[in-house]
Amino acid sequence: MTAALRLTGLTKRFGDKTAVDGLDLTVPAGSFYGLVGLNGAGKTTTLSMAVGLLRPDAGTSNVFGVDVWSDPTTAKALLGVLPDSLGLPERLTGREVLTYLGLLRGLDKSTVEERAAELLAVLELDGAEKTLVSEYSTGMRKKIGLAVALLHAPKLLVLDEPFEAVDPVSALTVRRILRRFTDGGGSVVMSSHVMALVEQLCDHVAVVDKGRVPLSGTVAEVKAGRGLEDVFVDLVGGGVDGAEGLAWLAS
Ligand SMILES: Nc1ncnc2c1ncn2[C@@H]1O[C@H](COP(=O)(O)OP(=O)(O)OP(=O)(O)O)[C@@H](O)[C@H]1O
Repeated sequence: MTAALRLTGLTKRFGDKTAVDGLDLTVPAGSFYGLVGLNGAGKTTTLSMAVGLLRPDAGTSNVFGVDVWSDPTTAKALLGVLPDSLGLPERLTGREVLTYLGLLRGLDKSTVEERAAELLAVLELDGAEKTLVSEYSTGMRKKIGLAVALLHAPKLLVLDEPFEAVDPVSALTVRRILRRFTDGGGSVVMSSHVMALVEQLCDHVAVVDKGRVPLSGTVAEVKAGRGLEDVFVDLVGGGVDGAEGLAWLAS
């Protein structure tokens, strides 16, 4: 079966630092895949290379069998991306952003208008109809970013920390949207630091550590009867005692 996303030998160096180190990952079509890892583990760098935003030093990224770096136009039509730091046209309102990007992606005007109105309503951004994106809160930016990613009805969503800074009510809405997307046959890859969320939402999970994937599989396989957080901390936590030092704090 064709994978929704197949990363092979992905490598990225920044000077002396190897951020991603020959990383392999296969995301089955129709799966909801979680990427977890410590700060600096290489998740954002991996996802950026996977979707064509950052050129790898080595390795390949295939979306439904299409090479992202040799055929970016075909690959990007299949992809919806919520990057880590989203550059948006700041002097436009949310609706204008969706209209602008929808037309750029080749959707016809009435489809863009219809989808934009629906996305803004579902994500509760329609109240901010006249608000410029430059005035959006961090959570609102995440939501408009998600709307941008969904607009052209992609087959694979790649989301970098989609729930970061999103309020609990909006988070529930986003979860419902993502579930509906996978129920309809879509595939999702998302990075997250929230283990409970990954356990609830995802059917597959990969642990990223020092630019590699030491453990991956279905959530049940990776957990092996334990909590995901325990498995994760045992694998990459290194037994750090956060209470050491800082004696001056109690004085
Ligand atoms: N543009 C860059 N220049 C230099 N180093 C970078 C750059 N981008 C990332 N790095 C380094 O690469 C490593 C991986 O970073 P990355 O952002 O991919 O990690 P992450 O797993 O997404 O972390 P977090 O969970 O904190 O978002 C880190 O050591 C980071 O400092």
